[in-house]
Amino acid sequence: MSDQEKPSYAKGLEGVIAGETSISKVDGEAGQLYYRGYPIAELAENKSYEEVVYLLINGELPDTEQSILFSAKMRNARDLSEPILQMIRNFPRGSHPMELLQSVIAYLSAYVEHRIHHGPHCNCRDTLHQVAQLASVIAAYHRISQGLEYVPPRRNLSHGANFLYMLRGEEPSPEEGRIMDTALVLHADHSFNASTFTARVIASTQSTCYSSISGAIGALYGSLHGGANEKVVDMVEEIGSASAVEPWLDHALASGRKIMGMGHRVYRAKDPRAVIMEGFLEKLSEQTGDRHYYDILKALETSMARRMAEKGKPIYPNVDFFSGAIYRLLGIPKGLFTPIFAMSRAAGWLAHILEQRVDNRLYRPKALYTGPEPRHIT
Ligand SMILES: CC(=O)SCCNC(=O)CCNC(=O)[C@H](O)C(C)(C)COP(=O)(O)OP(=O)(O)OC[C@H]1O[C@@H](n2cnc3c(N)ncnc32)[C@H](O)[C@@H]1OP(=O)(O)O
Ligand SMILES: O=C([O-])CC(=O)C(=O)O
Repeated sequence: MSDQEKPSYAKGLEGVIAGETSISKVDGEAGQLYYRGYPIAELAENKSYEEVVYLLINGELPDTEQSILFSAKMRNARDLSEPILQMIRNFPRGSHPMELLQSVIAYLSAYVEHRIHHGPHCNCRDTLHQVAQLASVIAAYHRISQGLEYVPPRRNLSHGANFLYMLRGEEPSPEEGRIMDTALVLHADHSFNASTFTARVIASTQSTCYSSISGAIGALYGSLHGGANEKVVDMVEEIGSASAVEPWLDHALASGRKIMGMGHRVYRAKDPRAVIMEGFLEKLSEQTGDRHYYDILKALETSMARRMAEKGKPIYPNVDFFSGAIYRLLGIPKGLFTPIFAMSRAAGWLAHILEQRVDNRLYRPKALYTGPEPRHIT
C-alpha cells in the first residue's frame, strides 16, 4: 500500500476524543486543570487529599459530616492484612516498587468480595482498599527492604502525613505533612491520560476494579508517563550543577534525548501543577538550605524555554519536573517517586472506572494492517 493509499489515523490517539468524562478537565492552551469544575490551585490551597478523593468519586465536595465519615472510612482502610505484609516480605529485593504495587493489587483482590460487582456501585467505592492501602504498601516495602520494622498506620494523621510517618517511623512536621498531602491532591486525576485510559479500557471489558487498577499501575510506570519523576532526579544528578546545564543540554539535545519532566501531549503552557510544586520546592530548598535541585531545575527550565522558543516549539515543565526534588528533600528515596504518583492517582483511576461503568461500551478500535497479503504454507 502506498503512502497516498493509506487511510489516515491518529498515531497514539493524539487529538482523538475517546469518551466523555465529568471528572476532570485539562485546558491545555490556558494551562488550567479542574477537578469536577474546581480549579486545581483552589483545591490544593484549601482541601485535603481525602476530601479530593471524595470529590472525584462522588462528584461533589463533602460537607463537614460527610468529610468526617469519609476520612474515618479511608483511615480505617489503611491497615495491611497479614497476607499482604507476608507478600511484601517475600517480594524479591531489588524489584522496582511499581512491580510490587501492580502485584499487590492483584493479590489483594483474592482477599475481598468483589468479583460479582461490575456496576458503578461496586464495593470498591466503599471499601476504598486500593486508594487507602497503596500508601501503606509503599511505606511497608521501603522499611522491610531496609531491614526495618513495619510501622502500622496512624488514624490521626492526614493521608500525606501518615505516609511520611509510616516511612520514617516519626511524625513529620505539620508543614511537611501538608506538602505531602497537597502533592497527592495535585496528582489525583488528569482526564484520559495513558494510565487512566488503560484503567477504562480494562473496565470496559467488565473486569474488576482490581485488575483495572493493576493495569493502570503498569501504564504509569513508564518514563513517558509517571516514571518521568524518577528520571528527572537521575538527570539532575547527571548534570551536577547549575553551571553545567548549558553544555549538558547542548549535548543531550544534539543526541536526540528527551528532557525528562518537560513537554506534554495536552498542555501548551506550564502545567498548573508544576507551578504549585515549584513553590513547594523553593520553600523546602530555603528551609533545608539545599538549593541544589531547585537551581539546576530552574536553569534547565529557562534554557529549554529559550532554546525551544527559538525553534518555534515552546516547551514547559510538567507535573513530574519538580516533584522528585521535593520528595528528595523530604528524605524519600528515588524508587518511591512513581509509586507515590500511583498512590494518589488510584483515586482518579477508581472514579474513572466507576464512570466508565455507568454507560459502558467496550473499547475496541481498529488497526491498519501492514503485514503480508494472505499466503499459504508451501
Ligand atoms: C504525568 C505525565 O505523564 S507528564 C509527562 C511525563 N513524561 C515526560 O516528562 C517525558 C518527557 N516528555 C516527553 O517525552 C513528551 O513531551 C511527552 C511524551 C510527554 C508528550 O509527547 P508528545 O505529545 O508525543 O509530543 P512529541 O514527543 O511528539 O513532541 C513534540 C515535539 O517536541 C519535542 N519534545 C517534546 N517533549 C520534549 C522533551 N521532553 N525534550 C525535548 N524535546 C521534546 C519533540 O522532540 C518533538 O519535536 P519534533 O517535532 O521536532 O520531533
Ligand atoms: O495527561 C497526561 O497525558 C499525563 C499527565 O499529566 C498526568 O497523567 O497527570
